[in-house]
Amino acid sequence: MTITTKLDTNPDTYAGLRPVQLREDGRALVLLDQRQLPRESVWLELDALEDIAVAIETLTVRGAPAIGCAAAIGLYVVSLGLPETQAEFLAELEAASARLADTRPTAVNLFVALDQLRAAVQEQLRREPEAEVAKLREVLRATALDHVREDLRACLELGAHGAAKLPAGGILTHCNTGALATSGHGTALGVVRSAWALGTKLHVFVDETRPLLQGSRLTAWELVHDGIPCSLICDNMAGAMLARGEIQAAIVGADRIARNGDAANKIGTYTVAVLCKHHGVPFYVAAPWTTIDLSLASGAAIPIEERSPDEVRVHGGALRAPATVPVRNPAFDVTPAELITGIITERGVFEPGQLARAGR
Ligand SMILES: CSC[C@H]1O[C@H](OP(=O)(O)O)[C@H](O)[C@@H]1O
Repeated sequence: MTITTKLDTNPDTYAGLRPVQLREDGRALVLLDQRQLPRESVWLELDALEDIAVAIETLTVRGAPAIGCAAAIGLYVVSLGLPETQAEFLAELEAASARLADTRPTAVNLFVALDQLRAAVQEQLRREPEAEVAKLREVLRATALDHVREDLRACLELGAHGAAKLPAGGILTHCNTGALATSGHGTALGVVRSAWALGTKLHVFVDETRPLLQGSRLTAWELVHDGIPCSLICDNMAGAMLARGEIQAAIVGADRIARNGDAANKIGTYTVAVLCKHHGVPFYVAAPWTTIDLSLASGAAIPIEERSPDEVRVHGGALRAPATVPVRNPAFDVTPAELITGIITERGVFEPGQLARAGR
């Protein structure tokens, strides 16, 4: 195994999986359909607004940064089919942006991406009020591709920062925070990848992550593909693994982090954090700065997506509960800052309470 002394953080030399792409002819959003993994790799090419919106809503593409990247490229692709007169183009562009914003409420990266595209068009119009629609489309394309490149750079950089923090031994993960959840490399799983590349002797304990199994379907798929040692566990086994002393740290992603360091992430993350606190094991959150929402004072203000009851009742296509049993299905929970050892970003590793100062 090659021992890497320095990690390559250049997004232009990244050779790993990129689940969200602009097709070579620039006219379609290309997505790896994550609903089909790990059974098969199916790539979709989408150019219609409703298809792109539904792909986000159905977790065909998922993961906070990946959702932002898909919305950015998707909005540019949709703009190609909008009217050629500036007023109509802008009106329909805003309507398309609103539709994408209405897909999933928790991952702030979605709104960061859409705001970046809107701001870029408005800046172009400020400089050139009569700008042709073709010019506005070019601004959208450049901004979308820059958003994707910047996300990949952030993941590679935070991977390097986090690798220095991750101990050898058992590392507990929850949900999927790998290349599939981002523009490549990953956030929490990107830290694992970077630490492994530096020679850290680690073994990942992969929470399967009910109800949609992003851990068993996606994280295990990524780790097996990369040859990184791992063991898949049911979510209800994490406590026992910690009690046995088999876990030396936990690392998770985030969908939105508030100014005080409270972090929203996949449902079950709060449980992992409480278990880590009880067992005196460090609990890290890894996320690009685009996931940090300094406009929110605390996690209490983070919108939590409630998803379909059948995601809980039905498993593997078969009903696993009475069809009429009432269900709660919040897709995320909030881990309070006091349970978080450090927040790993491309700007470095912060204590939760340091974010507000760092963000100025
Ligand atoms: C790298 S952030 C990934 C983040 O998104 C996941 O949610 P979902 O699969 O519903 O999009 C989960 O919260 C992960 O931590």
